[in-house]
Amino acid sequence: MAHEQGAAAGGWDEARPTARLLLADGTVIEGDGLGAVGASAGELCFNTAMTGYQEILTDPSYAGQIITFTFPHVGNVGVNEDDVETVNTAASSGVRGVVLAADVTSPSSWRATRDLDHWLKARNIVAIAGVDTRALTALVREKGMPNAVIAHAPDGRFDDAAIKATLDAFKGLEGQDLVPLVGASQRYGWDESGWTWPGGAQPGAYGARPEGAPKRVVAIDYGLKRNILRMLTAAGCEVTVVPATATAEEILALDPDGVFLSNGPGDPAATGEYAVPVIRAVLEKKVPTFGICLGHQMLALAVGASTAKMRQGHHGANHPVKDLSTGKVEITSMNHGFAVDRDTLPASARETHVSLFDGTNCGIELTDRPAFSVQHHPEASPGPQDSHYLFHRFVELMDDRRR
Ligand SMILES: NC(=O)CC[C@H](N)C(=O)O
Repeated sequence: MAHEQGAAAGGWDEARPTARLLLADGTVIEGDGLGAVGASAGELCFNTAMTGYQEILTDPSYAGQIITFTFPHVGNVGVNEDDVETVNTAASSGVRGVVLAADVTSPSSWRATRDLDHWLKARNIVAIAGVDTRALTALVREKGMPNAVIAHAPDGRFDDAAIKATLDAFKGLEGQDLVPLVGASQRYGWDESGWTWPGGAQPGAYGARPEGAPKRVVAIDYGLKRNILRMLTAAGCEVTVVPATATAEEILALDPDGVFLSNGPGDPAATGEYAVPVIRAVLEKKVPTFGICLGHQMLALAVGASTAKMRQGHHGANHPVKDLSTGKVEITSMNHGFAVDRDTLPASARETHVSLFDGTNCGIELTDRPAFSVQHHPEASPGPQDSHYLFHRFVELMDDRRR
């Protein structure tokens, strides 16, 4: 923001700021543009993780959001082909913009295949650097996550009316079902090499499964992260991914040992309108069910609880969560802006995890069905691995049912 407005009336002016961040309350912050050129609107949140910017930027749950990184140096290790969480490559990453403190330097890592600036351009993500992200974060903490727009104009000339129109056209995340933007549209199988094939497991193809055979998991894709698939596979599951619009009949015809409800973007209540009946039908059949983040919110909605918008949300890789069954505290990775309202949980849902930052609900377990879910991201990508045990808990539930 150390820019002087350029005096020259025409042509390129080095002194002009090349990007602007406009908040809904009219605040304008100037900086250096990078990534895609143009204007892009979303809800502005902040993420406190010190590592894993590429996984964060490819997490489909960020659809409709602009991420402010509180860690000042982002981009130093460039980007690579591996640290990508998006599975559905046909869809965009979802993230609507990036706000950085320091300008991005040349990548310094043997793993880098590209620099962040060009990668953001290729993914059509607009970004602004040179911003006082501490002040911006303080503002979000105080006032909540505002709607915002980032405009990047390399010549420093901005169309104020167009920027304002972009901001006004963004209606905020409440009431928005963003799953269709990022979720799979076809059923597919996935294996640990990252290979996908259309269709996945075919109904009845395996017949009776012997003791010790991999658990057949059907994952409902609301905006699934790749590392969840890796973790499920590593825990001994064979995963078939189905679109969020798959019917309960389609899912149950695959004869799953377990159903997984994925993370995903947007307002859970909006997605719940079509997801809840499907989840209820799965629960009715007592199929072991595990949900993460949006999947957690979906499970809660399916048993009649409600979700509410949070003021600043939880986005980071150091969030302490208490497992109420064991008393243990796990440090977790988080990315959510809505939370399950514990006061609306029915008697058949027991609260299992709470956030030690603000006491919000972070997990439930049903007492009359083999189903549980957590608000945080046990796949830890990026983030600590304390919650990996939850994948084994899911496998144990499936083992119990087979017995
Ligand atoms: N990571 C997620 O699944 C996010 C869930 C939901 N979109 C929220 O913001 O609360």
